[in-house]
Amino acid sequence: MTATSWPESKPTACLVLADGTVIEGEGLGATGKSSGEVCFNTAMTGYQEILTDPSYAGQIITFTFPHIGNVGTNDEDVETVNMARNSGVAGCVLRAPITAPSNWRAAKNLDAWLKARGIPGIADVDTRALTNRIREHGMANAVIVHDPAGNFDYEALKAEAAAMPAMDGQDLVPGVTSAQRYDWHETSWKPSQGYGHREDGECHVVVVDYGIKRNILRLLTEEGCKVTVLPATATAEDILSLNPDGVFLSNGPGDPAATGSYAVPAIRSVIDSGTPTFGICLGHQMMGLALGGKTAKMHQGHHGANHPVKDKTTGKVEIVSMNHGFAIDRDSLPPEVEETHVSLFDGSNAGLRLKDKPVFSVQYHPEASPGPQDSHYLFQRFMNLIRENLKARTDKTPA
Ligand SMILES: NC(=O)CC[C@H](N)C(=O)O
Repeated sequence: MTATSWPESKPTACLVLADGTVIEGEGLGATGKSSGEVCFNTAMTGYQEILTDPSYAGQIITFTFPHIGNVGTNDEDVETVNMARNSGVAGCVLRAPITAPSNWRAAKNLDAWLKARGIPGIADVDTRALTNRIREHGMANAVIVHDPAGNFDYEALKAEAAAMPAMDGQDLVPGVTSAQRYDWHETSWKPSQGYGHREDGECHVVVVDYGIKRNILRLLTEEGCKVTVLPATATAEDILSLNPDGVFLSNGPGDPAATGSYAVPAIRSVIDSGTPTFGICLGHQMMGLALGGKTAKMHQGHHGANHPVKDKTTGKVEIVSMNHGFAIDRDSLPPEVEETHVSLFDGSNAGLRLKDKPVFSVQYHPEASPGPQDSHYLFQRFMNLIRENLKARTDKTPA
């Protein structure tokens, strides 16, 4: 796609915020209208993985990094399990128009890729000003329209944006979870080999899919787990009847408290069963709810690949990938829960564990994709819990 010389030309896209702010720019990706909560992501790499992360369902992503599209897209850096399915991302906002890709892995221009997945976008936006606005006033609901003819009814769009429901209270998991149970066999990507494959494992882990990313499944398999994935509506009985050695609770979109009506009772019973359990992001938040804690909407949220987090159990600082708009209120957690990780940006809770059970979770994304790999150790921590638990079970079995 060649860049048009906006602002001399007529705008072909607009972003209309709930407070009536109108931002005009150059349309890209799919044509048409979409709506969502506008957040900003500060990652400098990995836009394709971000745009395919189902945790972003119902959100319009503003990229603060200006060079989006420069390495094109490919068929490998997709995080949705169903590769062809849009993750639910409602749109994207870019500083600069998309230029021709320059990368040996590029298979398709980002503009064409967005079009094929039905995601509209807008470029030539002052993303720094928009980010400052979100930092001051919080994440706003907005309508995004891409119309090559540039016909926008701003009054109608303002009314539509103002009438949108808030992200609080929305259960968006049904739109992204898998419809049925499946097994997972893909392992991590290695240079000149691509993704690997594993048939069997040292232990069996049941994953509950609230909108899982492929790289979580790959890292579990890579560590030696045989992985079975269940839909989000799986009951504790569905999960425990598979006799898992470990249970994993995935990331996902929307408000954890709204999703909690069906997921939290299941998680509570899994915890009570004593099965080693690990949760990430939405899984972490719902783990907190199952343990009696509370979650709350954040002002601007955390979305990026450069967030410092401290592991309080080791004193080490890791640089992590983050993507959340809700957080656990640490003061609401009961005494049997220990806070294990904390965000060094704003001091919010970033991890927990149960003192008397093999159960832990983190608010961030240790699988990265995109982002630094500092936190991969958490997958080994999970494996160690599983191994210790299996050993304790064998030791107790009479000879
Ligand atoms: N990445 C996630 O799992 C996000 C969790 C939740 N939807 C939030 O925004 O806080």
